[in-house]
Amino acid sequence: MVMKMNCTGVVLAGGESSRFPIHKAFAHYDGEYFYERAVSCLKPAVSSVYLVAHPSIAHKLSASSAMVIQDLPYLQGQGPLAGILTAMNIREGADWYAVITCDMPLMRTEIYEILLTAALCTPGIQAVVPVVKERQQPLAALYHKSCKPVIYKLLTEGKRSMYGLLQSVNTKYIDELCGDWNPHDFININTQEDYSLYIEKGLRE
Ligand SMILES: Nc1nc2c(ncn2[C@@H]2O[C@H](COP(=O)(O)OP(=O)(O)OP(=O)(O)O)[C@@H](O)[C@H]2O)c(=O)[nH]1
Repeated sequence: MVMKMNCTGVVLAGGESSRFPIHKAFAHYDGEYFYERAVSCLKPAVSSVYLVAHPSIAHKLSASSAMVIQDLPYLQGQGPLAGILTAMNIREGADWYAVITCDMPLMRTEIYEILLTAALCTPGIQAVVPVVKERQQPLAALYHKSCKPVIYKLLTEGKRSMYGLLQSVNTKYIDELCGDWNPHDFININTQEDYSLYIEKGLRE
């Protein structure tokens, strides 16, 4: 286990889940809700965990080891960047924010420990992002507090893409040759079909 940095965990749990029959935060894996798994994944690697969601979802979330917060009113409905900016505003004292999407139920704490070590060893870096099969994973990544004004500017300009943020800050990418992970750690459940394939049938990529 790496030394704990001043890092706050951010579980993004407040999207629309329009491609899934129920809200994805409340899908199950191994007897737990997806959002509970996300909290458990981050908790050992960070100082505190915030569950961030639209108010319509936030009041249904409850976790003993995380604080539930609502997307700030002026950010509601603007996607993952809005959730991250909300956490950065409410928990201002952190140097780093470890972000996890609630729809990657196989994600592991060790991956965040690798990302935190990379952040510690790379002065001046603003984001640390894993790459899996040549695909960047901005929703399982670290963001430095200096990203806050950049996210604010992007959202003010109507730019909601996570990839836009990666291009706008000093981002370190880590691929599977350097990080100890497999594609199945990053399995992302968006549809009932994904859930049937990867969760019910237990298929690995
Ligand atoms: N707090 C917060 N989280 C969000 C918001 N939009 C998306 N998320 C979360 O960000 C992660 C990625 O979301 P997506 O899968 O791209 O979008 P989604 O709305 O959950 O699902 P779709 O409607 O099917 O695209 C998920 O964990 C969402 O819960 C938002 O506006 N606020």
